[in-house]
Amino acid sequence: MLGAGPVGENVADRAVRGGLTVVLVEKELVGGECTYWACMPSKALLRPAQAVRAARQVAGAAQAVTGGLDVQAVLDRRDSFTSNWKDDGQVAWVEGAGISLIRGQGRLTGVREVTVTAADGTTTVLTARHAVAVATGSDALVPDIEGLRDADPWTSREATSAKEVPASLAIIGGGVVATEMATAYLSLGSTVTLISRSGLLAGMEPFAGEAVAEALRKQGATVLLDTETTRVTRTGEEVAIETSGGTTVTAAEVLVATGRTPRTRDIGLDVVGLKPGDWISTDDTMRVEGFDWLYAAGDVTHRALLTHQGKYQARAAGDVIAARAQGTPVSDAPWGKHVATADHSAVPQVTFTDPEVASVGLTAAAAQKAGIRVRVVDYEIGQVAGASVHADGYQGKARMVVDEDRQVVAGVTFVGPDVSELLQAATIAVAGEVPIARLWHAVPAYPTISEIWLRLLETYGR
Ligand SMILES: Cc1cc2nc3c(=O)[nH]c(=O)nc-3n(C[C@H](O)[C@H](O)[C@H](O)COP(=O)(O)OP(=O)(O)OC[C@H]3O[C@@H](n4cnc5c(N)ncnc54)[C@H](O)[C@@H]3O)c2cc1C
Ligand SMILES: NC(=O)c1ccc[n+]([C@@H]2O[C@H](COP(=O)([O-])OP(=O)(O)OC[C@H]3O[C@@H](n4cnc5c(N)ncnc54)[C@H](O)[C@@H]3O)[C@@H](O)[C@H]2O)c1
Repeated sequence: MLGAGPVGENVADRAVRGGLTVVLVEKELVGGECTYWACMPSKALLRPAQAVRAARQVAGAAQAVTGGLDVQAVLDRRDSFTSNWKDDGQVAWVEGAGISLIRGQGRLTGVREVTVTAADGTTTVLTARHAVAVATGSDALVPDIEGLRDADPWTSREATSAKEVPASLAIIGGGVVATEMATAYLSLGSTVTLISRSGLLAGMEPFAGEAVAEALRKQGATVLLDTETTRVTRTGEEVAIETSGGTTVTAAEVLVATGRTPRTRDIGLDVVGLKPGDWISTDDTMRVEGFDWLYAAGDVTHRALLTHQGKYQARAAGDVIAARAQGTPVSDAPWGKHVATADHSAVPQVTFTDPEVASVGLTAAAAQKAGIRVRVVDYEIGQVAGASVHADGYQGKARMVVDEDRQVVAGVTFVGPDVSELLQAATIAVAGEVPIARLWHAVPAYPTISEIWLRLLETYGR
C-alpha cells in the first residue's frame, strides 16, 4: 500500500479485516495531507470565527461577545488538531489495526513489486502476493505565471500551518481553498485580496459563489473576479501581483490556490507502462484498467478530491482486494459492496466559508448537460421558522434539482450559516434515489432548519 493518508489507511484496514497482511509505505507523516495540511487544520482555523458569528447573530447572546478572536489561541487549537505535526497517534492506530508500516519513498519496480527507499538511502524490496494499491494523494498545483515560483508563494501547506498571521494576504484562485482561506485569514486579521480568473466556486450552483463573494466583501476582503494574474514579483517583505485588470495588488504573502496535481511523478509508473505525472484512472472497484494486481484510490485517481469520498473508495478497494484474493464473491454491480458508484452522482461537499456551501449530486446545469429533464426548485432558507430562531435575519438559499422522468432528487445545494449538517439528509435522498412521493413522508421536526425540505417539496407540489 503506497501512501498512508486517510485513503491508504482505510484500504489497509479493510484488507487486514478481510484476512490479508498489509504493508503500508509512507514517506512523510502517517495521516497524510488531510490531517496535517488540509482538512483538519483549515477547519480548526475557521471554526472559532464561526462560533463567534453564530453568537453575534442571536440577540441576547450577541451582548455576551465583547471581544475579538484570540489569534494565538486559535493557532494553538489548530496545532492540537495536527498533533504539532507528529504522527505518533496515527502510527499507534496503524499498529493496533495489525498493519505493518515502512517509512520511505515507495516506487513500483516490477509486477506486484515495490521498492522503498528510506531517508538514510537503504532500500527494501516488497513483493505482494495479491495486490499493490496506490494512494499517494495530490500536491498543490503552482501554475506557470511569470515570477510566481520565484516569489516564494504560500500553498495550502503554508496557509494551514502558518505560525503567524501575515498583515496582508493575496490569494490567487477562486475555488474551495481560496475561499476558505480568505474567510479564515480575514477573521484572523489579515487584509485579504482574492484574485479569481472566473467567478467563485465555479462548478457549483452560481448562487453559491455569488453569496460567498458578497460575504467576503462585506467581511472586508477585496474580491477581483474574472481577473487573470499576469506577473508576480517579490521585493523584500512584499509581493506585487499584477493582474489583467491593470490593478497591481501588494501583500506580505501570496497564496496559490489553483487546484491540485497528482503525486505520481516519482512512483515508478513508467515501469508498469503508465505515464509518470498523470492521474491514475480506475474502474469502479478501484482497479487500474489493464491490471489484475494494481489498484488506486483517493486524490490520485482524480475521481473526487475529498477525504470522505477517498475513504469510501478505500473501503471498496480494501474489501474487493481481499475478496479477490480469497476467491469469495465480488459484488461489483452498481451500488454493490465493492464499487464506488456514488462518485458518479452523489458526492457531498461542504465549503466551510461564511456562509457555508453544502452540496450533493448534480447542479441544474450539470444535470441538463447530462441530458436529464430537470425541474429546479428554489427556496429562501430564512423563511423557515427554525432558521429564524437559529439566527436573527438568517439569510440563505436552497435549491433542489429534480429528475422529472425518474421522480427523484438529482442534486441539492444549501447556502447559509450552519447548513453543513443539513447535507447528509440530502445525500441519503440522492444516493438512495428516494422517490419524491416518499420524501413527503420523511417529516422534518419543527422548528428546525431541516424544514427546508418540507418547503422545497411544497414548492415542487404534489
Ligand atoms: C487546504 C485543503 C483543505 C481541504 N479540506 C477538506 C475538507 O474539509 N474535507 C474534505 O473532504 N477534503 C478536504 N481536502 C481534500 C483532502 O485533503 C484530500 O482529498 C485527502 O487528503 C486525500 O487523501 P489521500 O489519502 O488520497 O491523499 P493524501 O492525504 O495526500 O495522502 C497521501 C499520502 O501518501 C504519501 N506518499 C505520497 N507519495 C508517496 C510515495 N511515493 N511513497 C510513500 N508515501 C507516499 C504522502 O506523504 C501522504 O501521506 C482539503 C484539501 C486541501 C488542500
Ligand atoms: N471543504 C472541502 O471539502 C475542501 C476544502 C479545500 C479543498 N478541498 C479539495 O481540494 C481540492 C483543491 O482545492 P483548490 O481550491 O485548490 O482547487 P479548485 O479546483 O476548487 O479551484 C481551483 C481554482 O483555481 C483557478 N485556477 C486554476 N488554474 C489557474 C491559473 N492558471 N491561474 C489562475 N487561476 C487558476 C480555478 O479557476 C479555480 O477557481 C478541491 O478539489 C477540493 O475538493 C476541499
